[in-house]
Amino acid sequence: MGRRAGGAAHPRRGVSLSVAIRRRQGDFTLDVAFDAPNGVTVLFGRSGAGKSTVVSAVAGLLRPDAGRIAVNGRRLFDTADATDVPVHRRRAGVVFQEPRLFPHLTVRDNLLYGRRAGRARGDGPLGEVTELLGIGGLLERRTAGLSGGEASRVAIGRALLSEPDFLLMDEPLAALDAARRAEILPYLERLRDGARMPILYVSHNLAEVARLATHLVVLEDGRVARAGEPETLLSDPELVRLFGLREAGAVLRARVEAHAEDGVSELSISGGTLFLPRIDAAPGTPLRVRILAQDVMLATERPRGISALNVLPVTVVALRYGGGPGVTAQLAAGDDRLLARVTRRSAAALGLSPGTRCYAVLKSVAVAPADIGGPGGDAAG
Ligand SMILES: Nc1ncnc2c1ncn2[C@@H]1O[C@H](COP(=O)(O)OP(=O)(O)OP(=O)(O)O)[C@@H](O)[C@H]1O
Repeated sequence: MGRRAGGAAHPRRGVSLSVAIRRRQGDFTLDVAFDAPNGVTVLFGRSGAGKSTVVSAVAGLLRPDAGRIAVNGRRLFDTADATDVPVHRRRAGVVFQEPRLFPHLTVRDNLLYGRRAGRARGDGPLGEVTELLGIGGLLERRTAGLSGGEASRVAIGRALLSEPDFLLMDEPLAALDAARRAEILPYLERLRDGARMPILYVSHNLAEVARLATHLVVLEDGRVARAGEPETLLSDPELVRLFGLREAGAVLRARVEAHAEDGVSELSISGGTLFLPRIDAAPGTPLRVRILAQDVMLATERPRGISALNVLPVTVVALRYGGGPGVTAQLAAGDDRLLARVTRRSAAALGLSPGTRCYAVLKSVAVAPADIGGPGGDAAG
């Protein structure tokens, strides 16, 4: 495998999927350019923004009018010289919203089907993949009786066993309820942290973005509105209109410090300490924590006699006024950014403006367990 040997000489960071394509379909024009580095690049956008069109083009299922798609320098599509590698030679592992398993085959045979369709030899990868996804106990089961979460994990396993150069995941959790999604997210975090390949992951669920993304591309009307680090984009008040007022929230990097006997866990963040309901992770564990803008209150003086456990000194960085009664405040808490959603009336009463020093108040129980996950990126592992 000379191709692999050549690739191994490059640092892991150099691995990426690069997409620059244009396509018209009816009234809609897709015109996007972005890179998906090693890790999980979430393609986020409202319904109709063009997410599935991008994935289909990268998979080779539909043809752009113009542009270039390459993975690790290997061109899959290029109108400059009419390169158009057929679907089965693109070495893409594709996972759709519905698992699309063969109902008459066992889990093992479904997984091996992926392997036979790919290039892998030997049994090694099967053990690794079933271990990664926690499906070792399901191997002899027929797929018809699997739960939605189990079937999704088998579909991901099948894609991985084809030993792809990259993964395309088009809303793989969208058909699952919140409990099943919560069950599968830790496996996706393990996949993100263990897989040495670009993963392009379509989602319009911000909780998933906050948990999984190492890179974020926000699509709007067929164009890239913004691309960059999820922490930066999720805490950008200008993007709240695309994220939705109720869903908007920042992601903080935190570290578990201690667990108190009364069930409260103590986490350090760059701007102080967070107290959250007990988190099942040992002291020292790095985590990312999503804090919704609507759960953060602001006070110009340190409140006393208040039940909320979290009172963080912050500085207002920016205020974003929309057309309605609300304002989104971007706050600096140490090196981290927080968002707070308050009314115009409160912002005026408190005299908020960029540079105002104040206190962000957060109820401990406002942070849902699903909004706390592994760190991803350089802190992973
Ligand atoms: N074959 C087609 N002919 C004309 N228009 C199309 C065709 N396929 C898709 N479109 C349009 O292209 C746009 C982008 O569709 P796409 O499915 O990529 O969006 P999406 O972001 O994946 O949306 P969703 O989240 O709803 O799946 C939509 O306006 C859609 O109606």
